[in-house]
Amino acid sequence: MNKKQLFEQIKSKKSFLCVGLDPVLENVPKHLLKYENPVLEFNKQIIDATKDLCVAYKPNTAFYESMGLKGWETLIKTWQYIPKDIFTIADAKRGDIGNTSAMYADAFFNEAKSDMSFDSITVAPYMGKDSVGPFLEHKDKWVILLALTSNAGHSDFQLHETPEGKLYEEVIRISSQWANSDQLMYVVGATRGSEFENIRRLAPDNFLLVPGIGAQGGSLADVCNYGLNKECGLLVNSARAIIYASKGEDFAEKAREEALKVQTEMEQILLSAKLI
Ligand SMILES: O=c1ccn([C@@H]2O[C@H](COP(=O)(O)O)[C@@H](O)[C@H]2O)c(=O)[nH]1
Repeated sequence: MNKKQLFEQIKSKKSFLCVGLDPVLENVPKHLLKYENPVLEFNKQIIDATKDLCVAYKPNTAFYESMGLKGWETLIKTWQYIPKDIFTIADAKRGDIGNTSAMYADAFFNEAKSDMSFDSITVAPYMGKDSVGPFLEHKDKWVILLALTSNAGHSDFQLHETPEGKLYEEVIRISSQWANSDQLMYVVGATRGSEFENIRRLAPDNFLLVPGIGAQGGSLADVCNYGLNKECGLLVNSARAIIYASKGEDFAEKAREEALKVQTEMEQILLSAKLI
């Protein structure tokens, strides 16, 4: 999906919500345990309940890798179940020496080899251009580079002052020479609301993947204050606050209610910004 198509989806759904599909077997409602694959059934029901309210799904691969072979199969079947007009993000945070990155890229982009072809993957930037390049060689796919993350440890490295500015600023400045905003997004935590003005100065046209509203307490209003651009430019993720809104038989209904609350707030924001 290209940038224009993504913006069209945002306008038509009046939403820039990304639902995080981070399932944990222990949290799956008990009545689903009768299914051969309870986690897959959980994901399917969450997708059915939210697909008209969101423009993206982001399975974090850790939640699937932790289940071994079954988990990998669940990830593939979850990707296959997501409607094709919805943007997909493999939150895998990969990146290695070039020939290894090429294998990671195949794992998430090359359906003929791996049975999955996500629209995008999250990548750690710290091994540099030759580690990110193999992902960018897939011209119809997106790389989402970690810039300023939502966790407390973001300050350990990302805020370090370099002669050129903070380290995360350098990540954005240097990587924007590797690809343009048609192929490169950045991860910026919703908990970093005050930094969005600065980030938009460095990356005016790039989409930002913004985790951290909901369970982590980030503010959607703060993010949008400076984060919006002329094509919206934001995919705001929420996982636990939506998928675990209830752990009972009504989990899908409650997930929809939570997603609808976020979508309704997003619609108001898009209207105020005259983007819809
Ligand atoms: O800076 C980051 C980068 C990635 N994440 C991931 O996003 C989701 C957030 O889930 P919630 O349940 O809504 O907190 C999860 O997959 C994280 O690994 C992030 O939170 N912050």
